[in-house]
Amino acid sequence: MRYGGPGGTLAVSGLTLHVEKGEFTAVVGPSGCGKSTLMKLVTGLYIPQVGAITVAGKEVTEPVSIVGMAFQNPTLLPWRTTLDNILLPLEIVQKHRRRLRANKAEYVEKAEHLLETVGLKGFGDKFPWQLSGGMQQRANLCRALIHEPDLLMLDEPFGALDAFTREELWCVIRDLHHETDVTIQLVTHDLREAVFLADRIFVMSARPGRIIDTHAVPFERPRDLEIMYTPEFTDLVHDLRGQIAQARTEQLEAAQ
Ligand SMILES: Nc1ncnc2c1ncn2[C@@H]1O[C@H](COP(=O)(O)OP(=O)(O)OP(=O)(O)O)[C@@H](O)[C@H]1O
Repeated sequence: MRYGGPGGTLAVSGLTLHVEKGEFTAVVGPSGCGKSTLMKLVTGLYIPQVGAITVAGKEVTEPVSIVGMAFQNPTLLPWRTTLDNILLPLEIVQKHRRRLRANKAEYVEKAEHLLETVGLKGFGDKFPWQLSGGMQQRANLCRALIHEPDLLMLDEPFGALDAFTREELWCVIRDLHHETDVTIQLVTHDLREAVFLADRIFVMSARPGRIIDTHAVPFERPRDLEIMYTPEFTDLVHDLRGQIAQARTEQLEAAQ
């Protein structure tokens, strides 16, 4: 995938990965290696010049409707209440639009249930500017989930949060994955987050990004936050850190 025409930035090249239905995978790699590009390719926001992406057996040629997305910047619309922001994807995705019109109460109830799940019970009628950054992130997550996506793409969704809120939301995502058969792909710079949440972790090279290693995470589910204080957990985080540091060094050396 190259941005900006033939002379533009080659973001990812020779990037191949396969994810099973229901799997929770994470993607880590040096800054600027093409992680977000990968997410945009999978969701159909960009179409690659070379190669193909298949989601649920279908080649991606346009934005994929079975996907829920949550990115680092919540971008909630300031003139809509939190509840109306959460309902927004239903107004956009064709197959839900009619159902929403016919049975709004059912969807409102669902949105309120999601708000409760993420600890925002009673905040549906607040506007985004009346919520803290962490609360906006939680609402953002509800918006990604309202249409019950089969595939949830999370691009640094907890990046801007304090450590405690982040851990709380890790548990929300962990439980969501446990209770449903949603496939989740997470892009993160936080290696502990990747190891705590994922079944498999893909490590990307520096730009143009490709997969240089895949780690199976050996810890049983359901996982408790305490697992982060075990030597096995630390070892895996350490290995990942080493690989990313090396990819960064190689990139710096190549640039000299
Ligand atoms: N819309 C765009 N137009 C031009 N270049 C872009 C565009 N989006 C990304 N790039 C470039 O493509 C490369 C990969 O960007 P991308 O955002 O995918 O990386 P990333 O691994 O997600 O970065 P980070 O870890 O810093 O968030 C970067 O060099 C970036 O500058």
